Amino acid sequence: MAIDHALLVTPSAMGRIDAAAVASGVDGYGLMQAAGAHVAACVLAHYPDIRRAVVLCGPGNNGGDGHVAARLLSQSGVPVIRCGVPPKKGGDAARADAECDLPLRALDDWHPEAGDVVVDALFGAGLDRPAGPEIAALIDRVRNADTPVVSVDLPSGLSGRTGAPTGPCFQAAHTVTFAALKPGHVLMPGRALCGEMHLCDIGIPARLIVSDDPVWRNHEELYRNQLPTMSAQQHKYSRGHLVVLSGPLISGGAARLAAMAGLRAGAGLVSLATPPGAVMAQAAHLTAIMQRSIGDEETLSDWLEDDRLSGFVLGPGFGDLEKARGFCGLLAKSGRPVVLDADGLTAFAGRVDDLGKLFDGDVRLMVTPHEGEFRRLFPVLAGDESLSKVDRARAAAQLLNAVVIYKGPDTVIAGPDGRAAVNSDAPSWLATAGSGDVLAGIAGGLLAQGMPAFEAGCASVALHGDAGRRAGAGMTAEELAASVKSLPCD
Ligand SMILES: NC(=O)C1=CN([C@@H]2O[C@H](COP(=O)(O)OP(=O)(O)OC[C@H]3O[C@@H](n4cnc5c(N)ncnc54)[C@H](O)[C@@H]3O)[C@@H](O)[C@H]2O)[C@@H](O)CC1
Ligand SMILES: Nc1ncnc2c1ncn2[C@@H]1O[C@H](COP(=O)(O)OP(=O)(O)O)[C@@H](O)[C@H]1O
Ligand SMILES: [K+]
Repeated sequence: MAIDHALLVTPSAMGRIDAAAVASGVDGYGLMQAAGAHVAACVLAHYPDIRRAVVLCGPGNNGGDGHVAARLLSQSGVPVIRCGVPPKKGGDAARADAECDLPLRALDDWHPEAGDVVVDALFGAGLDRPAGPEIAALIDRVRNADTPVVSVDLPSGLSGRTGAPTGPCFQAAHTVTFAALKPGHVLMPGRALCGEMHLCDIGIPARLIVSDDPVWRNHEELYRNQLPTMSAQQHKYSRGHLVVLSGPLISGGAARLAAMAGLRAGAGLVSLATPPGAVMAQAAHLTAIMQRSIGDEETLSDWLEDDRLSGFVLGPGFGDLEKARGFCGLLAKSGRPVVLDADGLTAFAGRVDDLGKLFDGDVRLMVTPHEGEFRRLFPVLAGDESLSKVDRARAAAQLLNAVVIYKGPDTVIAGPDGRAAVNSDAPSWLATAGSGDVLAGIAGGLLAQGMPAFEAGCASVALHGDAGRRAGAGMTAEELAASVKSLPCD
């Protein structure tokens, strides 16, 4: 796929890319020079009133970048204190250290002053254990003094693989990284610990930026070719008929939000399947969305004989968990795509094996858990701290033979074949009641139009974010649903 800029590269894959660059003739020391220069430029650009740079250098190549940045900042006229541990002999970091004529002081040999900026070049990709007490004390000192931190590659203490701190960790104002983002830059809390991200080219050829375990930033090129298209030959039935299974009288709004979003995502027709007691209440709210009274499995089975029904959303405001399981079984048997959300997911807490068995074969189940629902369904995965959110979503996708949209500020979309994407640019005001129902409806609308599940997952999350941006801060879920457009913003 020609979207290297959207590839997320784990620290170990980055190490291999680095080695491949050097093996192909790229000067490794030149890479370090370029990295250090970007860091110095970031400091100068963002802190024009800097009084002193405190450059903290670790023992590896991250520290090497720090030695280069210290030299360049000093040459630019900024007073610099260089602190750290001497680098291992013989490597690029040792050469960078030797070329910097500022004394290398002990890590604690300085006192914060107004106008300081800390350059954190202690550990990057090579962090392999929690930072010890000396680093913890340093991090505390910087935090207590409120000194801004510019981190090199990653805030020291943050895992670039998982996005979780391995122990004490800097809170950066800016993080300068090289060649490709790592998962830890976009997964929470890593994204927040990085502050503003700067992805810089240091001269590693693009053809070498590959991974045998690719994870992508959610990006239009992942799904654009599979988006439903419009043509003059189409009629409403050829654009798919989405059915949203509605709950009882008291909680019908959630299904309406999903239905409206599904219609706006391009499904030709959308119907609510409503329990008889709630039909009149729903009817009072519906215009373009149609309705069918469906009270039990028998009436649903009869309706499923209509093979124009092409996709289903089950869960928002549904209520009755036993009924949800029964309905889900029928929908699974019908062979058509299903989005399970909210109560549709909770219905299978402690029964994920049953759910996986219902949907074997082609991938046509999509589940959209938020953190709490994910924990309920997959307590073992959720409790395993060695796993990243991407690892968890992938494992869940395999267990269910489903596309998993694991929601949050760092929504992960994963398929059972291992494909995975992270969406980290959705506006935070999506965190409002009913917003997840809208997402489930968009996904249902795209699946009902025949879009393959992984691509539909990526597109749904992107369209949801676009709708949020269009609706603006302070929006309600009604406004979000009304802002969905079936093609992404330019
Ligand atoms: N990937 C690339 O293409 C480039 C990488 N560069 C830099 O190189 C860095 C990676 O360098 P390294 O692999 O040397 O790794 P690091 O410099 O991140 O750290 C490695 C050293 O730190 C020690 N260490 C790890 N965790 C520790 C802890 N908690 N407490 C104490 N010591 C600890 C290790 O034992 C090792 O000696 C990147 O983060 C980046 O800053 C740049 O020089 C430019 C090129
Ligand atoms: N801080 C945030 N930034 C961006 N998106 C968020 C944030 N918090 C939640 N979201 C998104 O908002 C939606 C909320 O869904 P959900 O938790 O199911 O809410 P509800 O059940 O009220 O509809 C999800 O798509 C989630 O990814
Ligand atoms: K660092």
